[in-house]
Amino acid sequence: MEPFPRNNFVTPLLTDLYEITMAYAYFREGRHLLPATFDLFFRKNPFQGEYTVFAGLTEVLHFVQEQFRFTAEHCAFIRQHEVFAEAEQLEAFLAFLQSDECSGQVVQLRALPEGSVCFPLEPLVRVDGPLAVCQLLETTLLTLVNFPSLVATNAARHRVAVGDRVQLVEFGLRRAQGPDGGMTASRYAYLGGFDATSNVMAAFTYGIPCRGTHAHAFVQSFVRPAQAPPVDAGASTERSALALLAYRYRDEIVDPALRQSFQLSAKAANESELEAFIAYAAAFPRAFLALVDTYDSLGSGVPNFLAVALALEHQGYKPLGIRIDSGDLAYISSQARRIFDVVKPGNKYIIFASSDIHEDTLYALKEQGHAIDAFGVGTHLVTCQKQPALGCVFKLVQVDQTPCIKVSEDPNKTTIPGRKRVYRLYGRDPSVSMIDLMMLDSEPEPQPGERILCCHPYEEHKRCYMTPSRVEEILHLRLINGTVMPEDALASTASDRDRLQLARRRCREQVQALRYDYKRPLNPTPYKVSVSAALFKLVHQLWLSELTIRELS
Ligand SMILES: Nc1ncnc2c1ncn2[C@@H]1O[C@H](COP(=O)(O)OP(=O)(O)OP(=O)(O)O)[C@@H](O)[C@H]1O
Ligand SMILES: O=P(O)(O)OC[C@H]1O[C@H](OP(=O)(O)OP(=O)(O)O)[C@H](O)[C@@H]1O
Ligand SMILES: O=C(O)c1cccnc1
Ligand SMILES: [Mg+2]
Repeated sequence: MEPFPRNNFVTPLLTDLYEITMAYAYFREGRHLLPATFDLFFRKNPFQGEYTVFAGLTEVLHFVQEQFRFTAEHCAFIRQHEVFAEAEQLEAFLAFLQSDECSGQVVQLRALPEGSVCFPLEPLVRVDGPLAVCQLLETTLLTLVNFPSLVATNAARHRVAVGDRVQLVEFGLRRAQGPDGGMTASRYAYLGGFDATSNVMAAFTYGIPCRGTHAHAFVQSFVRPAQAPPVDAGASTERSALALLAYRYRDEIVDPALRQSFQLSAKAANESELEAFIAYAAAFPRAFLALVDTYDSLGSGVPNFLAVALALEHQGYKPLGIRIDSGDLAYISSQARRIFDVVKPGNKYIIFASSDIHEDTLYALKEQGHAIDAFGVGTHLVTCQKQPALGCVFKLVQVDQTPCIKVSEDPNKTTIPGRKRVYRLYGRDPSVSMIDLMMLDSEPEPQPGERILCCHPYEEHKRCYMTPSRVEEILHLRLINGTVMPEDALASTASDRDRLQLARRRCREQVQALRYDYKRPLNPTPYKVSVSAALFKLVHQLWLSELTIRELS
């Protein structure tokens, strides 16, 4: 299987200028090769939630291993920049940029498995390597993780809202932030729990199932209805037989009993819409799904659909169902289902709904009771309208063997220093995680059955003892000496598509296993992210030592 085609912009120049100027200044000071550690993490879960789905790792590993190579052309561009006009060591610096010393060969990368559920403050990726090289990775790694994780989280939240049985199809390409936003959104919406996409290029590229219905234009285009076929006309082709049957069924469906119970009127059923449905059914007799809201969903679209569906069934096909794209989706879907059940008991027609769907409407519809089997979700999913950015940052936590800290007025913005490992601790039920614990690299790892003190990173009074039934180290070594380490669960020959499938499965399993109170839409419980006693001591020691005491007079 071919690897995914990559976006050509993802090069070492896909960064902010300041990374390169800092790298030069490190170089000039002879500090560029100092051993350093950076953590990539976020401070607050998106969408007012209490969990996030980590995504983008496949692209991060690929970038660092394969694409992080400054070329002579890149360097010629850097050389021209006015900021370097008086840089006397520029040529030596550019030679460094193009050498093996500045490549994926010299960094180690640890990361959570892609598709994992993750929480604020804990490193999702930890990069160890020469100071200047790690620094140069900052912006690219952030752009490769932030949007994918945001979209995957958004998709997972939509999945939580509808449960497992309802189908979710991503419809967002036309509203996405450009072609790259559209492709990225389709890929990571699938990772986060969508079943399919309407984006054909994403389906082609990533192997995502591709689905679709039809648009209003198709119905509108039949504005001048063809003459209804004369009832006694011989059915010379399957197409005209279908039309004949559809007209006959249309007249039967709108019988007095049905008219009375659903207030259907033969006149309200738009004939050009019927023609459109016949045409679409003739083109796709095995995949007939009609958009019913062009004129009047219940008065026209549904009876016309049924007329064509019954005609198709008469010919031995199984029609799929309808799509509703406006109006009260709970009411219309429920009424449509009742009409289906009266007209064709035992039918398996599905009801698809779309139109500005988002997480909140999914909960509202669930509460009202609806009869929708599948949702098409576009704008809100792919643009993440509820929160358009995830705030992952990339912070220096250790340099030259010395842990370091960034202090902030806001304690939550103070970084957690040092080279760390991250453990997920499971409670009495070994499938339910209770707490994530960061510890210094040098500390012995927590053991199942042994009590360990878990401290809130900043607030001294918030601590607890935990005796885990199971301990899982969640930050795994994934890149060393330029070699990507395969995930335990995958063979080294696994393709990009296998990786996407595995991440999708992992996301589903982990989100499902998360306690519901962490996932509920309103005021969810915060998941505990803690530090060991030794790490707590280090945070506070550095915090105090780096802050000078103000003199007031
Ligand atoms: N029963 C419902 N409960 C809550 N929200 C609903 C319900 N039915 C539909 N919605 C949502 O209400 C909004 C209705 O949108 P709006 O009034 O703009 O137009 P519409 O019904 O789609 O019609 P049109 O697109 O023709 O203007 C959509 O976001 C839709 O998802
Ligand atoms: O509403 P979204 O979640 O973004 O889903 C995609 C929308 O795109 C299509 O509409 P179209 O582009 O024809 O525009 P419309 O909103 O006017 O129906 C489709 O019928 C959905 O309504
Ligand atoms: O297939 C559909 O119905 C579809 C695809 C994209 C956007 N809106 C609808
Ligand atoms: Mg719409």
